[in-house]
Amino acid sequence: MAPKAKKKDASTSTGDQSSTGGNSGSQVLDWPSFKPLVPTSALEWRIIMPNQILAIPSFWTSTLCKNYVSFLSSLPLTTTPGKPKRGEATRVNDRFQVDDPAFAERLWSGTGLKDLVLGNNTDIYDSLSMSQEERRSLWGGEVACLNPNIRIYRYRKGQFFDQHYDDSNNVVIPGNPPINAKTTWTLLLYLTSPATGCIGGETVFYPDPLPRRKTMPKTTTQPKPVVVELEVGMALLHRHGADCMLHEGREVLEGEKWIIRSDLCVKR
Ligand SMILES: O=C(O)CCC(=O)C(=O)O
Ligand SMILES: [Fe+2]
Repeated sequence: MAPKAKKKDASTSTGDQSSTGGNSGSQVLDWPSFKPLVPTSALEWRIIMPNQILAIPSFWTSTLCKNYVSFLSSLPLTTTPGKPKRGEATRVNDRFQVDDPAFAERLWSGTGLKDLVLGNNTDIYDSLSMSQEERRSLWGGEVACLNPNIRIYRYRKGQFFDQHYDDSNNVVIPGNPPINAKTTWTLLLYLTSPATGCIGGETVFYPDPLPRRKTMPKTTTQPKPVVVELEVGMALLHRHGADCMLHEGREVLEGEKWIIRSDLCVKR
C-alpha cells in the first residue's frame, strides 16, 4: 500500500483542472481518425508486473502515432510551473487537458482496448485461469470505460515528472442515465520512443521496500526499480489509488516524449 504522505500527481484530481494550465475545458477537438490500426486479434498483453503494470505493445501503429504527434503539436500546450504546490510532485512538461467523453469512448471501444480488458474474443483470462471475481479484483470493480479527462503531455529535453503516486478520482460519465464511476488504473499511451529520436523519458516504478528481516543482508530489502522503456504506440496500464506504486517519468535527454493519458474507470 502506498504511504500517504508522498507526493501525488496533481493532474488527476478533479479540483485542479483549471489551475494546471493547458485546460481546454469541454471544447470539441477535431481528433484525427484512428487509422491505420492493427486488428485487435493481433494485440497481446505484456505483463510487466503481475497485478500492477500491464502493457499492450503496438496498440497504435507508428503511422497513427506520427499523425497524432503532428495534430497534438497544434494544440496550445502550457508549460507546468517548475515549483509545485505543497504535496505535489515536481513536473516540468508541456500539457493540454480536455474533458472529452466522445474521444474517451473512441479510445476505449474504437480500438482493441475494451476487448483486451474485458477479455472479449480472447482466451487471456482462461489461459491465466482467472475467475470472474479475480478479474474484478484486478481492475478494481466492474470495468466501465475510460476517464473523459484526457491529458496530453509533451516533454522536451530536460523535462521530467518527479516521483509521485496517482490518485483515484470519482467521475460521472455523461449519458442517459449518467454512470457514476471511479478511476482505478492509469493509462499512458506512448507516441514516441528512441525510434523517433526520444532518448530518456522512461517511466520508472519503485516497488515498496520489503519488510526488513534481521537475517537478511541490507541489499535484499530494496527491490530493483522497474524501468519501462518508451515504445511507439505502446499502451501502459498501471494500478493507481491506494495500490499505486511510486513512479516517475525520467528526464528526457534528447528529442520529444509525447503521451496521451487517461484512466480506466469502474462503476461505483
Ligand atoms: O510521463 C510519464 O512517464 C509518467 C506520467 C505520469 O506518471 C502521470 O501522468 O501521472
Ligand atoms: Fe503518474
